[in-house]
Order: sequence, then C-alpha cells, then structure tokens
Amino acid sequence: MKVELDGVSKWYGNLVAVNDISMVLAPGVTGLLGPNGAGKTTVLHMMAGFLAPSRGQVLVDGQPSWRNPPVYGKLGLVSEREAVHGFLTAYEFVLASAKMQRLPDPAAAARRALDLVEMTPAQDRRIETYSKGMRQRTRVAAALVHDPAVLLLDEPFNGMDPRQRLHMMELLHRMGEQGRTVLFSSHILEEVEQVSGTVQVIVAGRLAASGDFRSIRRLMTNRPHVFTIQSSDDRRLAVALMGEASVAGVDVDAKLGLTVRASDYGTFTRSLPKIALSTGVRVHRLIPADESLESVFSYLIAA
Ligand SMILES: Nc1ncnc2c1ncn2[C@@H]1O[C@H](COP(=O)(O)OP(=O)(O)OP(=O)(O)O)[C@@H](O)[C@H]1O
Repeated sequence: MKVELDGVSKWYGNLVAVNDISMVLAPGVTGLLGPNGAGKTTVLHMMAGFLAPSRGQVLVDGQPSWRNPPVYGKLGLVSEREAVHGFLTAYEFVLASAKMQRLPDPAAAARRALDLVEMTPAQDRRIETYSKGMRQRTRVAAALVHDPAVLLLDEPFNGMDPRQRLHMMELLHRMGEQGRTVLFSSHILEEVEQVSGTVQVIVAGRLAASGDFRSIRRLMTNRPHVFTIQSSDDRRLAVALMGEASVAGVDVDAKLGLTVRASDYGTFTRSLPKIALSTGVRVHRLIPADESLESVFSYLIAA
C-alpha cells in the first residue's frame, strides 16, 4: 500500500516543523533518518492521521489520512513515548487494542499479533516484568492487531541493547517481506543502514535526501573530511601527505598533532597506511574531527 506526502508542511505558530516535503513510500521497510527535532515525529503523526498538515496532503492508499476513519484501519503507529500499564499482561494489553478496533474476534486477533512478534511464550506475564525489548514488541503487537498494511514506528530501537535491537530489526524485515509498508524513524545512521536499503533523510523540517541508502551514504562519505593524526613523526608525515592528491591541507601542532583536510574520505583513508609505511612513520591515532551526524546532515542539505 502506498503512502504519499504531497507538498506537506506543518507549522506550530511561527515554528515551521515540516517544510514542503513530498515523498512516496512503497511496500517494504524505509528508514526516516534525521537529527533530533528534524520533524520525524511530526511526519509520522501526520501520516497516522493524528495531526492535520498546515499545507499539502498526506495520502494513504490514495485517501487523505486526516479525519478519515477508514484509513485508520489500514495503519498502525508505535509512538516513541507511550505509557503502558505494567499491571496488564501482554495478552490483555493487545486484546484491549483489538477491542478498540472493534474486530470481530478480538481474542484470536490478539493471539495472532502476539505470535507475529514472538511474544506468545510470555503473553500471560505482567508487562512490568518484561525487558525493554519485550515491551516494545508488545506495543508493536498492539499496533498490528488489526493487520494493517502500513506500520509506522517512532524511534523503535531507542534504549534497546544490541540483542533486543537485532530482534526488532528482524521483526521489521519480516513485516516488510510480508508486503507491508513499514516506516521507522531514527537519528542513528548505522541503525538505518542495517534495517533498510531505502531511506528518507530529513533535516530541519526539509527533505535532504531520499532513495537508496548506499548512494546517500556515498554522498556523505565523499564530502571533505578533517582528521587529526598523532604519529611517531608528525613533521615527516606532514611532508609526505602534502604530496597526496587527496590532501587539501595539513597543519602541524606540537600538542594536537596533525590536522589534515582530505578532499576525499575514501582515497585518503586508503592511502594513509601506504604513506606511513613508505616514510617509516607509525600512526598512533587517526581521529575524524567532524563526524557528528548533524555535520553530515548539514553537508547533505548544502549539496
Ligand atoms: N505540539 C507542538 N507545538 C510546538 N512545537 C512543536 C510541537 N511538536 C513539535 N514541535 C517542534 O517541531 C519541531 C519538530 O519536532 P519533531 O518532534 O517532529 O522532531 P523529531 O525529528 O521527531 O525529533 P525528536 O526525535 O527529538 O522527537 C521541533 O522543533 C519541535 O520542538
């Protein structure tokens, strides 16, 4: 099922949270990547029909999602912060959600959803006894209880340990393979890389990049990079580096070591070991100076 944003903006008073975004989501898993405050939650809530766009249209299967109850039955949303009653069991919690959806056989629907997220063995224990990952899967089950074709998740990996994270990733993969349209938000590049080949990047309310993750990643890593290097002989290394085509400039500082501006990340990081070897200098540390996600994002916007 297709989800479409057509020239969508959302403002809160004077603040423009989402600025003229158009995108089309197809079945499979898509990552919605962006730094904190970029507008990811606002986008997800507009898709789910919780918020009216200030301008533009959000269409789910060709229908506007705002004030359109038939559309609610086609989608499930897992919000970022949502209190779950700890005294309920997962089964009771998901059953309540099935009843709210007015499903013909809520008990069967609840059992099916819990089975989908592999929570059946623990379904009769109270939620307060669960790990963070199990709670999150229970919330996914509640969002899936009416078997929606579209699943939206806001930062589903937040606060999970690596094992729980892996489990959730597998679950999202499975949902995508079953033909659902899955969109999950994240501010962590590596997280999105592991789950999804397709990505929508938003920065400061605008769509900064969209499409195949690998080509976007290349765009990110091909930008100019600054590195700090500490070695056994900084001056000697600096001289050798200056002869490299991929090096735009070198500063030598007695305390900090070398600051190198590389015009191309890949070429520079590949040639450094060879240069060090041929000059007989040992590289102790190579630190990228400018690797915050925000700087990567702002580069994408400028590109
Ligand atoms: N109800 C609201 N009233 C006023 N401003 C809001 C409201 N909701 C969100 N904003 C603002 O809109 C911008 C986008 O927020 P949003 O929550 O969509 O971003 P986000 O990418 O999901 O960030 P985070 O991951 O931190 O939640 C932020 O500047 C936020 O402060």
